[in-house]
Amino acid sequence: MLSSSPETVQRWLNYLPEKAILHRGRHVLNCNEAAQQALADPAIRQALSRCVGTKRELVVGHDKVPWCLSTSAMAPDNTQLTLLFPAAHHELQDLVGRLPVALVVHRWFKPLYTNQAFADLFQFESTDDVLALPSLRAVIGEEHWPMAQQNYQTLMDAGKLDTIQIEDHQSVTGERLQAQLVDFVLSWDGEPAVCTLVSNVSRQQAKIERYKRLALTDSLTGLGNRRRFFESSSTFIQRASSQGETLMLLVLDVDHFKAINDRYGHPVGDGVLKHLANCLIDCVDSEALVARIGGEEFALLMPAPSMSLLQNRAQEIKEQLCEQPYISDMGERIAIKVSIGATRWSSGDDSLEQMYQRADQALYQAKQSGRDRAVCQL
Ligand SMILES: Nc1nc2c(ncn2[C@@H]2O[C@H](COP(=O)(O)OP(=O)(O)OP(=O)(O)O)[C@@H](O)[C@H]2O)c(=O)[nH]1
Repeated sequence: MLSSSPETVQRWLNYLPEKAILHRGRHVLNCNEAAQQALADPAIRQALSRCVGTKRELVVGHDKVPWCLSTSAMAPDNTQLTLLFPAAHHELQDLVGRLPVALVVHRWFKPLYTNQAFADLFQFESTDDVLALPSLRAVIGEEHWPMAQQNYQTLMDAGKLDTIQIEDHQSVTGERLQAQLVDFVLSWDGEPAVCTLVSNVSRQQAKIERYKRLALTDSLTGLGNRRRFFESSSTFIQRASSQGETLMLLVLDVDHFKAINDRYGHPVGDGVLKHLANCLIDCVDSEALVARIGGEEFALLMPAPSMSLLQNRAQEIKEQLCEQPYISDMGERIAIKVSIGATRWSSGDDSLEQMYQRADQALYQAKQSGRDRAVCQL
């Protein structure tokens, strides 16, 4: 055949129904009309240089279409004939099986296909163990199961989910991981099925959580900061109102703190603030929300005693704090005096902002009337 004229070779190639290319490595000698467009794709051209001897090569073209390149050597001068077929199902599986992203194809949670990355992520011995599962329910976990069923229905109706989910999951060996899921519908053996891509985002999530914690924490005392106080207090208030409890808010400010800084130095002032934060935690129960909301200003939100006892409770906290002087590293004994403004959550339409305003006014009154006292404003 190779001794035939170029016209004969061309005609012969054009008889072939597949895309057919005669080449030596990257160097193309001839091709049929069907192959001309494929040859414009650099991925396929590059693959030709690997098509030596008799072999099959799977190539994903630049248009993302996978092709199977089947090459045979033509005696006597080792010219290669490569035929391009649309990649068959099992070849696609082979390609996908080697992808680093974990995926599982399932129909109503019965796994139909998965890859090694999925088996590895959830610590199955092999992909066969995943495929042997009657349902992915055990992998999904009971807490996500109702939402997973709902999402499946949405996927079947709409073809895609508009949300990307990040969920807490467990591997078969019990290891926890944060998984990001992307679902879409594909046709599998002629019937719709769902393909779920799973990425392990545990490390990224841990980082985000750490940054969030840092953004909401006062670095000096380790208490929540002002933002944390206002963010957490809304859930605190909702919980209290749904349980029929009532709440009290205390805003507390150290008296003449500037004088402490001026006399003992800023690091000792810092020590006083840390000491005060610890004392505050000790004198309220674990349910209370305690935060440093400004330089030497703290806020406490907690279940309230009856109206008549509010003043007593605020006074009691003030006295407990003042009973515990701060001893500096140099052994200096520093007495701490504080002023407190207190208020109570009055009714369903009261808000944290209004409460804060009342407590702040009460604190102002405490400062104005001589400091070292607790004033309540209802
Ligand atoms: N050591 C230390 N000092 C701080 C910190 N944040 C704010 N301060 C100081 O706290 C002091 C607050 O001073 P003022 O607002 O005059 O209040 P005060 O001296 O406590 O007076 P009254 O509140 O009126 O009793 C200032 O000197 C600030 O520099 C901090 O993180 N560490």
